[in-house]
Amino acid sequence: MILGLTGGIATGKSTVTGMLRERGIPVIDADQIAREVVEPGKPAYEAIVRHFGREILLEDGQIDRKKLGEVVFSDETERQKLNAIVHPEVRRVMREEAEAAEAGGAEIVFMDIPLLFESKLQHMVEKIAVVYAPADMQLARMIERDELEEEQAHKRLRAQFPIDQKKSEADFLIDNSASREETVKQVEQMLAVIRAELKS
Ligand SMILES: CC(C)(COP(=O)(O)OP(=O)(O)OC[C@H]1O[C@@H](n2cnc3c(N)ncnc32)[C@H](O)[C@@H]1O)[C@@H](O)C(=O)NCCC(=O)NCCS
Ligand SMILES: Nc1ncnc2c1ncn2[C@@H]1O[C@H](COP(=O)(O)OP(=O)(O)OP(=O)(O)O)[C@@H](O)[C@H]1O
Repeated sequence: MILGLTGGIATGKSTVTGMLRERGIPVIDADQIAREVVEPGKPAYEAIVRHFGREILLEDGQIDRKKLGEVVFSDETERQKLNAIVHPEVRRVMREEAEAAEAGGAEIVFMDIPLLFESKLQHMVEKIAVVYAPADMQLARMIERDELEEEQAHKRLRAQFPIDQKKSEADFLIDNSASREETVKQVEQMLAVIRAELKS
């Protein structure tokens, strides 16, 4: 079974995928793939430099993610442009990795896709788990983890669908607003339900 794991920015998707991996469940990470496909020399890298210019590069030629983030989270058109360059590559690699995991005998595979609903990728997965936390907690966690100003964090939050909309379309809900222990319990319950469904 291929499941999508999504949620809002900084709600705790990576925290949950860490728990899944600790339990032997393979997780395909769209954010990670999105980093790999824009490495220097890759087609998406060339397209980004052509569109955004060399001013979004670091001295060593890598993309300056902070700078590119500033541009795309302040301008919807530019963000759509970046998405149009990066997302097709990400989808291609995610499909390849899911096939490889299934060929390797995995019965449960998770795809961590932050923009699953925004990019209408529901068709890529059989069930969807949504990790959520209140918006003020998302902002606080983002500001702390990414050393952002409050306004920058708000912009990133506004670039995504509201969490309530995502929650309403979930097969599994994981509330990550309390301790990690509380979240682990919910992850284990979800896995028990999935395993029972696979047996039936
Ligand atoms: C804009 C970039 C350079 C900022 O890099 P940075 O290292 O600061 O952030 P990171 O990649 O770790 O993303 C953090 C989170 O931001 C959110 N986010 C990222 N890109 C987008 C986007 N285009 N639209 C809305 N939210 C986004 C996601 O929740 C993601 O988990 C980078 O996010 C990027 O290349 N985005 C385009 C690709 C993309 O959509 N990735 C996310 C899912 S595939
Ligand atoms: N239950 C929790 N209690 C306290 N802090 C937490 C909890 N879960 C996650 N965090 C912290 O909140 C931050 C965001 O969590 P995480 O990186 O897992 O979110 P994410 O949804 O993967 O983020 P992004 O959308 O940016 O990829 C991290 O710094 C993490 O350590």
